[in-house]
Amino acid sequence: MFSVSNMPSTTSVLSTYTTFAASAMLVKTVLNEVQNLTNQLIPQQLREKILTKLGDLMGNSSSQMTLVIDENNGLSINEMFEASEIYLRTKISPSVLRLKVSKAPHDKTFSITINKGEKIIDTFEDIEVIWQMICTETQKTTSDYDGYLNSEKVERRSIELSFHKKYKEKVLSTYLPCVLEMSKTIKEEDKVLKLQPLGHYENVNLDHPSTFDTLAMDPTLKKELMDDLDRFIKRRKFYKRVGKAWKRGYLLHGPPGTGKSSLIAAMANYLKFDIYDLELTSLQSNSELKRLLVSTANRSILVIEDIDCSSNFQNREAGGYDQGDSQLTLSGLLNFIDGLWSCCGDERIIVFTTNHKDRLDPALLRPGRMDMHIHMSYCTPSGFKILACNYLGLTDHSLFTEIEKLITEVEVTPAEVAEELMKSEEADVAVKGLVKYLHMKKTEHVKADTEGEKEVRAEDKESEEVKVEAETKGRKTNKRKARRGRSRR
Ligand SMILES: Nc1ncnc2c1ncn2[C@@H]1O[C@H](COP(=O)(O)OP(=O)(O)OP(=O)(O)O)[C@@H](O)[C@H]1O
Ligand SMILES: [Mg+2]
Repeated sequence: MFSVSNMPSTTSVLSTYTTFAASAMLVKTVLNEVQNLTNQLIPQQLREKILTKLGDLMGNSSSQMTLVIDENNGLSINEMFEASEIYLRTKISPSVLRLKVSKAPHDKTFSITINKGEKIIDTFEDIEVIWQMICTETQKTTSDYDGYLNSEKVERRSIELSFHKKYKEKVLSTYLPCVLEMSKTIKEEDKVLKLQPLGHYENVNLDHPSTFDTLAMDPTLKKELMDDLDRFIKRRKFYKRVGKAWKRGYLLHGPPGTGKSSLIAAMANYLKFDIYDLELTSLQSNSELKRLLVSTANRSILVIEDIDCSSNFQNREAGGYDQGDSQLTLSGLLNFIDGLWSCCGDERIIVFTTNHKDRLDPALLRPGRMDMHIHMSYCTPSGFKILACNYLGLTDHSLFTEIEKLITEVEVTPAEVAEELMKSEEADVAVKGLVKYLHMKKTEHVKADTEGEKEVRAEDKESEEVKVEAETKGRKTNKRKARRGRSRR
């Protein structure tokens, strides 16, 4: 586009035009020749590919198409415009420098939208789309009661959505419905959050110092997990090709104090992702859950801790039937994560933690649900070394051999070891304290074992007696049955 500010004289325009027309003819002939030559030399398929690529490189407008979403549709408002505007609020990147802030009289908070001219790039199943807010001012002439003509400026807003034309079908059939659905949920959520300003999850500001370096964990497992995360981040194209949503689920299980929460913080620090800690117990329904889930940002980790303790989940699931959106169900959560949430979000990680894997709903353990099950267990000698280095800066000590031996003999959590090591700033004192603690645990363990054995033996004896009794009863019952059977005959 260009604007004309100075009109040249008619003759100069004519002569410029003649020169221009002659050059255009020449360019056309050369182009025809080049085309003939390429047609002979390059196969058609390759030719098409080259031309598309060249078109892309030169910003060829013919490879791009644009959908225009006007604010008004005749007299009524265009719902698609409203939906796009709401959706775009969640996509504002730090690079957008001009934003529009507004607040209606009855609103509690203000809303932020993109300003005219601003562009937002969004990706959806690996398709890049560009949104742009367009504002045009037109002069509107109206006449008042006295017949005087008044002229006023009218602003017309529209949102343009541009993408490669080969994605037209996909954008119309999947992306736009998704935008509509997302905006609906965000709108509802705004209402809910106004009613319940406490919300149900915390977007934890990540200042947790845990990193993979400070985490005491089986080194092979740690490496495996880090590789898995790296692969996940790199594989945007792969996920698209195989038609999978770009998300990954991890189930962390193990006793309390083995570092499940610390591992989540380490993952977030490693990937520079946000953490959303979802508090399920305060949620009432699937629709509430959906509203919260769509408001989580991309590149985030959604954490649901102690999934086995979410009694409201388990009990309702036990019913075995789907109660729709009015209740909170595990299947509701899983379906939502698999469906809408992943179609509109990118780079999502979901982590469930539990102390009792055996108590989990089988739906969660099914292959493909959680991509990786990670067992966080008691402290190992290598784990101890990491903790000693982390807490005391110690890489070796005369007591290390004894500690390492003790650690293999007793079940001690990294949290317990860490606590002992923190008891003194003097490495020597702390290490000795740990040895004492481990010995104490070992003695307790042996004692518990002996008592346990006694109990088991007593239980065995008892159950033996019960068994004998049951067998006797069984025999008696069988005899009775047999008698009854005989008398019936
Ligand atoms: N594997 C570990 N590596 C380093 N520090 C650990 C580890 N496990 C526990 N800790 C220390 O113990 C504290 C408690 O651990 P954390 O909260 O991560 O355990 P958890 O497995 O999430 O326990 P819970 O099941 O009770 O939630 C941490 O803040 C950390 O200081
Ligand atoms: Mg925890």
